[in-house]
Amino acid sequence: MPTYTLIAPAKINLLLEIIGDRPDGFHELVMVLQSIDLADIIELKALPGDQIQLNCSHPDVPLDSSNLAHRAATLMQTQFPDRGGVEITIQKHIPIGAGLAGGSADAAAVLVGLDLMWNLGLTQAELQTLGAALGSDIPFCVSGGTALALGRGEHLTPLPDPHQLYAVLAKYRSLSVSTPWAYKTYRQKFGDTYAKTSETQEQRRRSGPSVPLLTAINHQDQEQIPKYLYNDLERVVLLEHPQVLALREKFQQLGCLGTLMSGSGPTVFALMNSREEAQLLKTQLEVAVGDPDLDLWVTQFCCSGIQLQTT
Ligand SMILES: C[C@@](CO)(OP(=O)(O)O)[C@H](O)COP(=O)(O)OP(=O)(O)OC[C@H]1O[C@@H](n2ccc(N)nc2=O)[C@H](O)[C@@H]1O
Ligand SMILES: Nc1ncnc2c1ncn2[C@@H]1O[C@H](COP(=O)(O)OP(=O)(O)O)[C@@H](O)[C@H]1O
Repeated sequence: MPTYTLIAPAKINLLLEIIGDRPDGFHELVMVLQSIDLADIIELKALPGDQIQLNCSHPDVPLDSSNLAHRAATLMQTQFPDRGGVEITIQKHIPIGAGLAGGSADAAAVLVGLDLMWNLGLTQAELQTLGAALGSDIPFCVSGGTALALGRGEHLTPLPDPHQLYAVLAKYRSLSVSTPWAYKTYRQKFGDTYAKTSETQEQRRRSGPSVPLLTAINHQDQEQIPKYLYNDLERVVLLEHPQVLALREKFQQLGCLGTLMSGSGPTVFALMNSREEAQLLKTQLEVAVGDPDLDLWVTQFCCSGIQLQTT
């Protein structure tokens, strides 16, 4: 029986604007999502019966049915019965609860991998529809690259890839942020500012901070892109976690093209033009903060979602 090994890249949010409430209780969003080359590696092996067995290199990742990769396998078995079981092994490189969609990337890899293993011939759009039932970021993780994401994050339009940019990531190892908490707190604080009707929501989408960012991306203008980074969730997460705000300020002081918190945080990233500059910034931040709890990565923008690893 062959083993399928998949590369599951993390994402950063170049933009996250909260427009209003949705009838399903989620938030109506405008996001610009970008894949980066920090990735989990997912190995799939066929098992007899309908067993789903999960292994993970990181002790804090749940191995039961609360794991998104496990949930993706269950969903595939429900949709395509009698195809068999699967052993899923996750080599975790994406930090957990970091705003980098690690769990979503793992789930997307299981969807793509089981489609291959079971020879189902599903289209990317069909895999994304399955993924949307499990989590808002999963459809993007399937296709990756650079995309505009609307709705609760599942309506995707591919964008030109600003592939020359590098992102230095900074995250305190012991700090994670719960996505439901971030959205709930945002609603409590700013719910009265939400656009209420579909007309006002559309108006806000057309006049908000995504407009200059999308113009810069569509013109492949690498100088302008970092100037228009934007994330509404910073308004709650940076207030709750001043040490994350301090990281963002430090990046700014040291000099970068632009800096932002990704998703619901607490990872903060800074954009640079070359690997050498990014490496230097990483070293400077490490020295300036001097905290062994701080993890840092140099990553590059990448143009793909889930990929089969060829040996
Ligand atoms: C914030 C973002 C930005 O990319 O990513 P992360 O920081 O989690 O990586 C996403 O919006 C997170 O997407 P994802 O992590 O897939 O969230 P889901 O599992 O679908 O939802 C988790 C919870 O977040 C809230 N939620 C999520 C998406 C959305 N459009 N509105 C919401 O209100 C809901 O409370 C939901 O129960
Ligand atoms: N495959 C997985 N990898 C990591 N975390 C997972 C996974 N499946 C479920 N989780 C749970 O989801 C939570 C959020 O994880 P993650 O996807 O890494 O963060 P974020 O939503 O901030 O991008 C974690 O606290 C963890 O308990």
